[in-house]
Amino acid sequence: MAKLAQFKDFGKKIVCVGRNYREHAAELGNPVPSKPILFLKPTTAYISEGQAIKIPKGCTDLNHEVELGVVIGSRATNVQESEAMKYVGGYALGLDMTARDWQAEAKKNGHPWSLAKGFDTSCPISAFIEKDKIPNPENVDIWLKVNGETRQSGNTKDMIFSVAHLISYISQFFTLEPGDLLLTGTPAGVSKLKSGDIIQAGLGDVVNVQFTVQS
Ligand SMILES: CC(=O)CC(=O)C(=O)O
Ligand SMILES: [Mg+2]
Repeated sequence: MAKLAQFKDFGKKIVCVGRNYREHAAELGNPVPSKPILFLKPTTAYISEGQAIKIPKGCTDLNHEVELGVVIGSRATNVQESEAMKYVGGYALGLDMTARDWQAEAKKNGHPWSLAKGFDTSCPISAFIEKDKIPNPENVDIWLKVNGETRQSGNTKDMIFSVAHLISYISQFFTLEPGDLLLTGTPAGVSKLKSGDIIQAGLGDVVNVQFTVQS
């Protein structure tokens, strides 16, 4: 296993999991999946603290989705679930910013979610979190506030598919590389944002971030 330090500059492909919490699937009227639902964001979606989340032109319903991010530590192809955690290099807090109006339109027409999920600034991310700071990724409080008001408050124990299962499943179809980010899905409480809103989000007391929304 390569040294963790090299992953402080993570920022490779972004693999996202949808509907990994029952209550979030329910709040959007979606069925609970029997296998992971996957989509990708381009690397141009990343922003870090100090950069603003931009409401994409024409979007009328920008939503926040706070998620546990897993940073891949070594190349993973077709790995067994029992071995999968060895491929974790560390963690990050990620926001899967979503143009919900565009996503609804895409869903209605059977189109992909790339625009709704992959626009510039759609992946605000914390600094890299060393792997040993999160000894059990299946039991981490995850929360998000907008202008000081709690909107999302969950725990990763409620994920339908575990981190190990996700890595194993994804790696059957495409290779995960060092520096890739896996966003593991959002708990319930997603809501609409407007220009000027201040988002604060965190993973337990391990990390917290703040981002401003701009039109
Ligand atoms: C309905 C969604 O946007 C799926 C998703 O991204 C999630 O985190 O769940
Ligand atoms: Mg999401």
